Amino acid sequence: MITMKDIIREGNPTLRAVAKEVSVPLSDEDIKLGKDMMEFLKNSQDPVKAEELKLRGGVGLAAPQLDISKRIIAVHVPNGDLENPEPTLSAVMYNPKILSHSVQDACLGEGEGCLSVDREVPGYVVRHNKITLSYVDATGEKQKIRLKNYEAIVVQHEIDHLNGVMFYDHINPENPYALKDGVLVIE
Ligand SMILES: CC(C)(C)[C@H](NC(=O)Nc1cc(F)cc(F)c1)C(=O)N(CC(=O)NO)CC1CCCC1
Ligand SMILES: [Zn+2]
Repeated sequence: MITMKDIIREGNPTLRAVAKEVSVPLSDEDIKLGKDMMEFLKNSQDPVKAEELKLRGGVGLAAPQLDISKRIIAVHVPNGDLENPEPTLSAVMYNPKILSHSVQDACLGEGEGCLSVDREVPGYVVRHNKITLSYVDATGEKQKIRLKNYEAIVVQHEIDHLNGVMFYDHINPENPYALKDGVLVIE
């Protein structure tokens, strides 16, 4: 079972490497890894398990954060409405690829953090508001989906990890809260 000790932190060169595509059909090893990554996210969002295992509440995780330089991500985005247990997006994605994106950009009003970054880095992280994404799912099927707003941001954050990009690489060093006209701020 994955816990925080398995997550590498900034300074580990694997976070700056470009991860390798996984072969399809998926190996049992890659299928198990995807399951373990999803289990970590679910555990991290379970108040009892998160407390027991001392987990930071996570919405996404990329294999390089486990020191495994493979193009695998897991995302588990809870529904904003806590009454509704259905997550808005829950998937393990193999070889995810952004096929196209909106002209419209967006950022989280709160900025971003990272499970591999043990410090606050303030500032807007400007990303695409909408993306069209292809990936291979845990059953080996090719999927093509469209995402927008928070779900699109989470997936872009995770795909960045596959390319050795950290969220703060996108922050304007001169003015971390500078925004070009028309960027959607997502609260
Ligand atoms: C770094 C951390 C603050 C833990 C961040 N969580 C988060 O932003 N909020 C959150 C946590 C929950 F459990 C449930 C929920 F709906 C919201 C996160 O998981 N990530 C994932 C990560 O580090 N992946 O590598 C960072 C987010 C910043 C923007 C997108 C992902
Ligand atoms: Zn991260």
